[in-house]
Amino acid sequence: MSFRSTPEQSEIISAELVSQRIVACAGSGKTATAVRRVFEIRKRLIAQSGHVALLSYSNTAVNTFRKAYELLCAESPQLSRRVLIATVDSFMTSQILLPHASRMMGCTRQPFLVHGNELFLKNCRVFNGSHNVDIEYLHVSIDTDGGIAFTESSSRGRRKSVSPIDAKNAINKLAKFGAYTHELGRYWSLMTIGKENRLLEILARKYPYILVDEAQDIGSMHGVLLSLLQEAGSTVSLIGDPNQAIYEFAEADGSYLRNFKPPNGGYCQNLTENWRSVYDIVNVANQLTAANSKTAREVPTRKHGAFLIQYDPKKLTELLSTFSNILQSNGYTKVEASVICRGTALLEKLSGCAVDIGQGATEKFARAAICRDNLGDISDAFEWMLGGILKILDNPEHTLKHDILSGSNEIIPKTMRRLLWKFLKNSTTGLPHARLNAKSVWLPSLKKRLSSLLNDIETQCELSKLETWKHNVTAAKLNDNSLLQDDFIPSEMDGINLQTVHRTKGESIGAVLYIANPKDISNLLEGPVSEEGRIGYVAVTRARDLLILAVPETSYKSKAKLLKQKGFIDWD
Ligand SMILES: Nc1ncnc2c1ncn2[C@@H]1O[C@H](COP(=O)(O)OP(=O)(O)OP(=O)(O)O)[C@@H](O)[C@H]1O
Repeated sequence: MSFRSTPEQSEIISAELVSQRIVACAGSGKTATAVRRVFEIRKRLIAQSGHVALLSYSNTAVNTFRKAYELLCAESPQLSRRVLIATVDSFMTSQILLPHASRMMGCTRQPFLVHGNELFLKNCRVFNGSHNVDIEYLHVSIDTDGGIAFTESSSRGRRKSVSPIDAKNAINKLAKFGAYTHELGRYWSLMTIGKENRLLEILARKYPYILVDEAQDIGSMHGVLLSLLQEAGSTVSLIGDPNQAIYEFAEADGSYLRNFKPPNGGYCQNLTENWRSVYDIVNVANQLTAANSKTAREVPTRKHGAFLIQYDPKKLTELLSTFSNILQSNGYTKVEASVICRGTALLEKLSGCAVDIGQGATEKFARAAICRDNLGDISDAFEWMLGGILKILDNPEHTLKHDILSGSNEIIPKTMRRLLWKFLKNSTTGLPHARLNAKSVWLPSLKKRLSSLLNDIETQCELSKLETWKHNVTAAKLNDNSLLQDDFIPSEMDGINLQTVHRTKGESIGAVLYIANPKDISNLLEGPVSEEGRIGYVAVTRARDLLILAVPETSYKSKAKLLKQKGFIDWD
């Protein structure tokens, strides 16, 4: 459908150049509105030399914005190109961290990102009051009094606070190498900009207008950055949906957006028309959030709406077959359908991944084989492979992983890339196929072939293998089934996407099967009051025409009535 802005959207696009807080319902055209607003601002800033920044929270969103903005610019070739479209993190990294933070970090090189399994990180572990934990688990946030709080998340699901002295000890050790984790990139950016007023002023002058999309994902560190820029003179606007704040683990619960007060003549506005979903799905979303969004969609001729089906968690294959039949008999193609679920464990099960896939380096090689042979995801497979290899090399350069992944043209990373790709691409001479018997065939072939790969690495890259490398490639947590569960997924499912709810954020999907467990159902029914409830809301609002909520048989009796009150009906 071609885009003609609605009165609500037009008002935002053509407003004066003031700060705006736009709270928008799902499917309300935030992307189209934000990109047109930036285009409009760029036109009006013609006499000024500053840039307009459009910031978001995922590379997918950034790519979508860039394409949409290019299309708009095609109509105005004379328009200034001074627009930066980036993620909030890459804005921080490119504008503050890389060019300026080495001064604060006390390092002599440009800072570089570590990924978590570089061996030198062992020297930078954090003491959490009882033992040392890896620095990748260290989190930094700004508490309500504006102080810096340090926590660590090495025990799943529980954040433990870390004393500032212990945290800073580890952070500073890492900084001396010039290294930072994702979290610490934000920390060093804020430390730098907080100390160097002049830099802040320059940035605010360079970016007089900043629009942040997906603003419900602004966490405390990003919030401080935006507030500082605003105080220094940038006009900051936010657009987002607090009901879709699903990154609470990253300190983002939607509160920055909810509490944002546009200064100096700025104003708040809502976008309330859903262009994505049919009436029945918008109705469910409204019931869950006590909202009153309208649907702008035409009524499709094929069967559509929000339905319930029951399933037996022990018979997931049957559920997938049922969904596939529903699609086929109601005019839905496979490419417009997705099966989604909350957690990666269920997703792995659905994608045919076995439960036991080894540990340590073995697990990394196993995941590489699964990504390549089952999910067809060669770039993820490469990262897993590299992770495995780094575990069996003897003290490689701490920047090696970064250099390999960032496409460095230096001889060692370049040669490593070539050797690893060759190993990954050929399952007969390189990484063995995931369908082989794991313990008796896959692992022995892997070890034999790794041995010759490691020899090549030693001769061509001058990197030694660990003498005891075979101790890291063991059969622990591996059985003799294949790494993939044979015949788990019915063949008619081929071509239908399987993804976690988090992965679907921002997407529009023709037909969705949301496989929920009892807890997911309770959370969904409670509404967007908790992160888990918001995850349910995101799942529901991805569907364009058909939403099927799969409810475990054991929960159906107690939950069906409540779900029907929210607008679901039984699939007949
Ligand atoms: N005025 C409009 N005219 C026609 N189509 C529109 C209009 N506004 C939005 N749309 C369409 O609605 C769909 C949903 O828009 P978009 O993906 O931008 O929503 P969103 O607000 O980002 O949703 P969410 O936050 O739920 O991901 C897109 O296909 C978009 O082109």
